[in-house]
Amino acid sequence: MTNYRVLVSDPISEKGVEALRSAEGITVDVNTGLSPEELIKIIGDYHGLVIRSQTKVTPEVFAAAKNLKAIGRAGVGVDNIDRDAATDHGVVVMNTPSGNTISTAEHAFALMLALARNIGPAHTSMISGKWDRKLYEGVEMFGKRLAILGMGRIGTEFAKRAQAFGMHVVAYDPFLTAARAQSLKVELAETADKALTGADVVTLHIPMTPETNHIMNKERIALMNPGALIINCARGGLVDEAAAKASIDAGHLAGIALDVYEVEPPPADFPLFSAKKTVFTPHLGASTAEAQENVGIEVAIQIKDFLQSGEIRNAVNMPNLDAKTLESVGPYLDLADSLGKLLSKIAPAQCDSIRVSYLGAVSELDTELVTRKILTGYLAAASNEAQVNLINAPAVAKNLGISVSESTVALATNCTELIEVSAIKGNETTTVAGTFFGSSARIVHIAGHYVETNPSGRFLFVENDDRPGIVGVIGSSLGEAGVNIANMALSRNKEKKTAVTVIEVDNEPTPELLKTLRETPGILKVLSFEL
Ligand SMILES: NC(=O)c1ccc[n+]([C@@H]2O[C@H](COP(=O)([O-])OP(=O)(O)OC[C@H]3O[C@@H](n4cnc5c(N)ncnc54)[C@H](O)[C@@H]3O)[C@@H](O)[C@H]2O)c1
Ligand SMILES: O=C(O)[C@H](O)COP(=O)(O)O
Repeated sequence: MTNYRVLVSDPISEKGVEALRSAEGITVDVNTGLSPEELIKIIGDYHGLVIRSQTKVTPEVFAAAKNLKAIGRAGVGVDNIDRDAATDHGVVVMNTPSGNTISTAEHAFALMLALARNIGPAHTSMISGKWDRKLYEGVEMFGKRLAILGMGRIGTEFAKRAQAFGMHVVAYDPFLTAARAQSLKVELAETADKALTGADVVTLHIPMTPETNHIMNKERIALMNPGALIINCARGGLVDEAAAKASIDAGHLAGIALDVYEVEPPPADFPLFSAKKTVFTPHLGASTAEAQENVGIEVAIQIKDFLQSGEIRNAVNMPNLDAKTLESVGPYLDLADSLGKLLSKIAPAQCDSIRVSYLGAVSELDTELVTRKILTGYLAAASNEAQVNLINAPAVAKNLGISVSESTVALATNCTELIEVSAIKGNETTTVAGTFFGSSARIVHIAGHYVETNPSGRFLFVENDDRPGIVGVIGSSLGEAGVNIANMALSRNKEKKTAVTVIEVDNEPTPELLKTLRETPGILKVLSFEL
């Protein structure tokens, strides 16, 4: 069994590390607090990387990560990983989306209550010997209008808790349907602006993307009621910190509670440190024993399963390929790989586009995965990419200027299902197709000829004039060269007056044999390849 090396570069639970350590064929190094330079220096030795939010996986890290296959994020946010670079390098990125939901919702809720009731400053004041009841008068949350931006896992849990406190919840999320809002008993806002207008509190539960950067800007803060509170337990850049400080100073916003910051840790002179009403925690949303055990074990199992069996769960840069899907699509992936490779051998180089058609039963599968595998097979031979795989195949095709299209048809003629793949260059189209006879995968169509052959093995493909005697010459040439024929399929194209012979051979034809065949009168094309 291959020995895979996994680097754990941020602190995860001991149980998570143990789950990796006890996995067969996996060696684990825990090395936290590495500088970017130190990470770049050692990452080339590893096949797997397990991180939380501290490790930044930049394009420079990927460039040095020659053996890296998978990154596991023990947590939700993947904004510390350059996802495009991961995809280009064929590295799957998986997170553990639900293990820290409750802890983070509870932390955000704790921030809201602490801010509303001045828990932090009252505590500091008391332990300095004061008893100041007037200064720390707070506000009730009961009956207040709460805007939730982002009604995913954490936003939804926050909403349930807020409802228990008698708050009026208004939610904005581009994917929140009216039916779901109704079942959650929240008011659905059509835009973030509408959710914020007249809100007393806003809590943010959205990912950090170029679109959500500074979603809480000066204008949106101004839409909230005077005396409003902002809670951010999602990502730092979501709130324009300078605008929030200015609004507090101007007496519009009452206060802000933050667990996350545009720069982490924030500098000592962080402007909001001097604002009147604040609560700060150092990115503690997911820092509970329960959440860390959940995400630590989950990420370890995901990385182990991927390295050991190719299972992909919770991937953020490709479709999932869990054990059940793997079982159902596995045989199709093998056939797809062979079709892709075959096409690369017989089609002209540098095609403009690849067209894949799924007919019959196969059209009901997750065809995106099958198409990715066809591309993997095709590109591995047709491009100079060192490592084309399921993760980066569409990106490699795009970089090469190859457009890929996919179509599905519920019924196939003459068979129960068919995968047909064409490479198109200018006005020349080369097609191959495969199917299943029972559980046996077969290639049934090669470049205009019906043939029936195995999808894997070593092959000689011979195209010749359709006239008597040629097959005999081919057979005796192979015999004389000591090449044993395992299987042979013949097909003629009456229109073109040509025939093809696909011969599965036991051993590799020598260059001399190929030369003899190519020089045989009537033989038009000879290809030797392995699928
Ligand atoms: N502070 C912490 O320690 C901590 C812990 C866990 C998660 N988080 C962060 O919390 C955030 C939410 O996590 P989650 O598990 O709920 O994720 P999620 O994917 O379940 O939910 C995110 C929701 O945001 C919505 N969304 C995206 N763009 C939006 C926009 N412009 N406006 C409104 N909604 C938008 C999405 O549709 C989705 O429903 C993530 O950024 C995550 O990194 C922080
Ligand atoms: O996105 C997340 O899951 C949280 O921000 C948690 O980050 P952490 O793993 O660094 O605590």
